[in-house]
Amino acid sequence: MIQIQNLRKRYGKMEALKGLSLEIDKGTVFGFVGPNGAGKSTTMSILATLLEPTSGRAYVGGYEVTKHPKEVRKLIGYMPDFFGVYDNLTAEEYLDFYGANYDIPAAERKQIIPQLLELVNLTHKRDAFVDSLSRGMKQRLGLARSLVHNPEVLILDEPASGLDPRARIELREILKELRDMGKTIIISSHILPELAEMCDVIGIVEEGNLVAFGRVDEIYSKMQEQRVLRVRLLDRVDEAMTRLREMPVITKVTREGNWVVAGFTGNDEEQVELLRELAVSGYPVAAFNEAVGDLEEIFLEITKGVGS
Ligand SMILES: Nc1ncnc2c1ncn2[C@@H]1O[C@H](COP(=O)(O)OP(=O)(O)OP(=O)(O)O)[C@@H](O)[C@H]1O
Repeated sequence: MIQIQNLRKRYGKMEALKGLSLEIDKGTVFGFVGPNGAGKSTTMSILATLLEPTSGRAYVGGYEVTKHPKEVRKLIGYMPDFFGVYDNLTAEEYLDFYGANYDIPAAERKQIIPQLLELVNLTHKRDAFVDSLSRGMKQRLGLARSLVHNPEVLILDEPASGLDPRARIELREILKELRDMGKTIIISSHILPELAEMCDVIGIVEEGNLVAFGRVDEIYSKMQEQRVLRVRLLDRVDEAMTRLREMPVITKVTREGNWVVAGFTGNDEEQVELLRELAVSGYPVAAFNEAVGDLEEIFLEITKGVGS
């Protein structure tokens, strides 16, 4: 549904995108994650036809964004990270205004708008002024706005930022419904766990480069690859370190007092085998445990030193 090929964007001397490439299949919820300034908004604005890339190409539904912006705009609904609201309008009038902007006939708008308000749980706020809505409600209204022309693709720039946990859960539920409707969704955040729970596929961007890409479960198994084992020995610590270094499932081995800390690439069975081996060889193992990094740690690990 979306192809990005070697996309570059310069702002003066500053290169915000340095040859970004990725593909997103139809019906996927894609999480675009990276620290502030990584280039997420720049990429999304290019996809939304609001910004021209310096070089490279981006396609939405087969249409190149700079050559066929009109077709692309029909296909996408875009919610920027900051969007102006028309405070003297009610929620219903606000959506009606945007519907009219898309040349949707009044009779059709009358039908669609209640459905959209229902979808984003704002039916009860239909006649409320936009400025009286909470941040989470405004965010949901913005989401409804991006849906007025029933686009196939949704591009949501940091939709969960500033939302409390309850509002985030509501947003997640709405995204699930949209996914069930077959929409392709791109959603950005600088908080990885927040995206992991909403997305099928994640791309991590850092300083204009894609540094990781894959299904959430693949990212989790990458996390498994980065297991760290900690073994406390009563003595023969150096010998045990030498023995561990010989094992193919062990990467780096370091010592912290009587603890040996070892990078481990094996699975659970291999971990059992490793412990058995140490015990059978007579090493006095007093404690054995595993430190598994959470997604946030992996994110920091993956993006560490990139671009520097
Ligand atoms: N209009 C602009 N003029 C100059 N530099 C810009 C402009 N827009 C963005 N940048 C710079 O480009 C880089 C990428 O910005 P971008 O907004 O795409 O990042 P982001 O990943 O979306 O970050 P954030 O989460 O803070 O929105 C940043 O260094 C930013 O300062």
